[in-house]
Amino acid sequence: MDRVLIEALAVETVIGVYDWERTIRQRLVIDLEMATDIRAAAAGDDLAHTLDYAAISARIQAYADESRFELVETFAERLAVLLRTEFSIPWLRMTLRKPGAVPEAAAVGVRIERGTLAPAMGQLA
Ligand SMILES: Nc1nc2c(c(=O)[nH]1)N=C([C@H](O)[C@@H](O)CO)CN2
Repeated sequence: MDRVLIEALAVETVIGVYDWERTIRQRLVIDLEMATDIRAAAAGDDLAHTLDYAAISARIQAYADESRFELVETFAERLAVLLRTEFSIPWLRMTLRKPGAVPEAAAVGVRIERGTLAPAMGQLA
């Protein structure tokens, strides 16, 4: 199955469990793989037939601007639901990193996969 990609999208949001984290904005870095069949878009050279990575990136930025979660898990889970609903994404894999949260690590975070490839595969028939 084809994938539309967004890699290393940096956003600023209120995120963290500690008191000091509730008063600042911190950077999260998001990688996103989204299943879709790109052949119709390619055949017609038409953005309307694929997942618009610019529109999706803008939606993620808006979501981060408004979010105030404690856990990266909550940020990721709710974002996955939102994106799948608003953009009709049958399957996605999201990696969300919080650089600097553990100084000894390059980054920490979560990776989730949601949905099924079956509906996207069905588009091939
Ligand atoms: N699995 C998680 N562990 C931790 C999280 C989290 O969101 N998920 N958050 C923190 C703190 O907010 C930390 O990032 C502050 O440096 C600790 N562990």
